[in-house]
Amino acid sequence: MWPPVAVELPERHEDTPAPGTDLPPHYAYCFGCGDRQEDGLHLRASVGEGQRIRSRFTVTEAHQGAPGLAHGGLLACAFDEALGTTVGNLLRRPAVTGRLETDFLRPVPVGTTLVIDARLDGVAGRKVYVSAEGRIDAEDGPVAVRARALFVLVELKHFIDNGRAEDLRAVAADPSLLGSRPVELNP
Ligand SMILES: CCCCCCCC/C=C\CCCCCCCC(=O)SCCNC(=O)CCNC(=O)[C@H](O)C(C)(C)COP(=O)(O)OP(=O)(O)OC[C@H]1O[C@@H](n2cnc3c(N)ncnc32)[C@H](O)[C@@H]1OP(=O)(O)O
Repeated sequence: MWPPVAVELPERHEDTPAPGTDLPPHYAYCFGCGDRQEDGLHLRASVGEGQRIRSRFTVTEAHQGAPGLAHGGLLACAFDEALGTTVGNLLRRPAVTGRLETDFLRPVPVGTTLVIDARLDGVAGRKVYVSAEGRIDAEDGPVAVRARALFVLVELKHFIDNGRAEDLRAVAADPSLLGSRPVELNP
């Protein structure tokens, strides 16, 4: 059963941009979306209709597991990012991945662009349920990967208490590293 518990489906946050709007990377050094990670996934997300966020991820030579094929762990990473950005942008609250499950249905060759459609399935207290499917090269292409996840809402303190001090200092000195997120990080 999914979600596995009774949930509510909140309206998307009033600050969520209009459908079709491209979303900025949430952190410049994020392996999933950051511009400053040369071999990162460089996932790009945009707001969909209702409770949906669409992301795109192009598999490069740096992402291989077998010759010419994407590594499954990196595909899971792409879904972690796509699902996390769905939670973050629709609820506008910080959350971390508690559980992530993936079904790999087809191999994903280097050069493929995975079109990942993620949706918020519901919220139960601090638990947020999301799911996604990734299609090969087009929004109606064959499904290659399905994923679903539990994210847990946390306070900003989670990142301040657990993050490495030098990285937190870098963000405090240059808040633009955090995309458009208006946070005060001054431990
Ligand atoms: C101002 C904000 C504006 C926002 C703007 C938006 C912009 C875009 C935003 C953002 C994009 C972000 C994209 C990021 C994508 C990548 C995300 C990652 O990769 S995150 C890194 C990997 N994950 C971790 O490092 C977590 C490590 N784990 C923990 O820190 C803790 O275990 C934590 C916080 C998950 C839970 O710990 P506890 O002590 O706070 O809470 P407890 O009570 O244990 O759990 C709460 C509930 O969740 C369930 N739960 C927790 N883990 C579970 C699991 N694995 N399976 C099932 N249930 C689980 C528990 O059973 C509990 O449920 P019951 O409330 O009692 O019903």
